[in-house]
Amino acid sequence: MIKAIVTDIEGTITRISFVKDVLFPYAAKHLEHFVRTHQQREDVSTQIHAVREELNNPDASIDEVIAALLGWIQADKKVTPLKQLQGYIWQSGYEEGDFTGHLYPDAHDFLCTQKTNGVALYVYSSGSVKAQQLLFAHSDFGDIRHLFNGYFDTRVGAKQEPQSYQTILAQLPYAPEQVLFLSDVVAELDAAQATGMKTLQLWRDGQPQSATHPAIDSFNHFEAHNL
Ligand SMILES: CSCCC(=O)C(=O)COP(=O)(O)O
Ligand SMILES: [Mg+2]
Repeated sequence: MIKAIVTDIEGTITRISFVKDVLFPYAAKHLEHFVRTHQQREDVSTQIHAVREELNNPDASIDEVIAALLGWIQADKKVTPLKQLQGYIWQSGYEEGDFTGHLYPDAHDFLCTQKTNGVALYVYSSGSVKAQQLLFAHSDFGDIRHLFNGYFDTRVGAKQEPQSYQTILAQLPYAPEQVLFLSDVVAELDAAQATGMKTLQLWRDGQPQSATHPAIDSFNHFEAHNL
């Protein structure tokens, strides 16, 4: 019996191209100005400090910090200070109406149905908790933050590490087998499965497929008894 669902965002409930072709380019375009303008802000300076730690260079100049961040966006590195800064930058894009948070309609229907059925909903994404909440506050379906019971990001660890899912489970009032993890990425599903969580892979938009986890191409085909 599934009592809680932990869902990935990109490639699972949100189209990959929204993240790669809208959010990442927006962050790349605005990052330098944002970091230079706000580098004294406490939350921003904390992340700049964390970038210097990642670089093993406490003396890295602000130019070097910006270059590293832009390189990480280009390479889609899930480095925590980059993901935190992206959340700050995307805020103005959402608030100024430059874009809304993409959600597949079947994902929206599914989340609403599960919520109505009493299943607790959580999010685990490489995007920061702030970025997750922005996407859901400004989604294609309006503000849907009320659907979710909690949010996790890379501060609990990388998504391909079983320990990250142990950390999440330790914060939930459910046994591992009562929790279903949703993702498009097999390595993430493997890590969740190693903790005893149930898994379901989403095959979206012709993404590469493998049959190592139960899989569906739309939540319209979700059947809990097949898990
Ligand atoms: C919160 S939307 C931005 C998603 C993001 O930044 C990202 O890197 C995608 O990660 P996910 O773990 O959702 O695949
Ligand atoms: Mg994903």
